[in-house]
Amino acid sequence: MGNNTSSSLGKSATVPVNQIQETISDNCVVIFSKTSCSYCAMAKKLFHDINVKYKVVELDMLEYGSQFQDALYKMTGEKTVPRIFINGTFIGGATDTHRLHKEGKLLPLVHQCYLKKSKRKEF
Ligand SMILES: N[C@@H](CCC(=O)N[C@@H](CS)C(=O)NCC(=O)O)C(=O)O
Ligand code: FES
Repeated sequence: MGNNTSSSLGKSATVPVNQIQETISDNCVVIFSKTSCSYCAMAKKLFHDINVKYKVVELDMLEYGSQFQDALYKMTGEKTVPRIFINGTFIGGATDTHRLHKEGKLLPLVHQCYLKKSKRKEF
């Protein structure tokens, strides 16, 4: 597919962006987190409490964590953690996720993803 340069993504961001894309398409719920961050802990606890499995990427444990964080910034418009993706789509940080849950919108997003995966028989 020709060259993959886009005006908003510098070359150094391409590898982490690809890895992020791969992770969010392989897992229904992905939390980009830091081990030291209590907002991140809150987000993990929420998914734990509603019995939803999630994949965590701890950016402070990754050699290229800051490049990942830059890539997430380019993809989501914010550099903060947590950055949470459901069904391949960015849904927000910890506060946004709690709000979605309160509004009853979080589980339907997760279930949509399970359904999609079960149809593909990959689940
Ligand atoms: N309202 C945001 C707050 C997120 C936030 O402020 N995160 C801080 C740490 S608690 C942050 O990411 N700071 C920059 C950094 O750690 O690189 C959310 O709920 O996700
Ligand atoms: S709560 Fe302070 S680092 Fe996230």
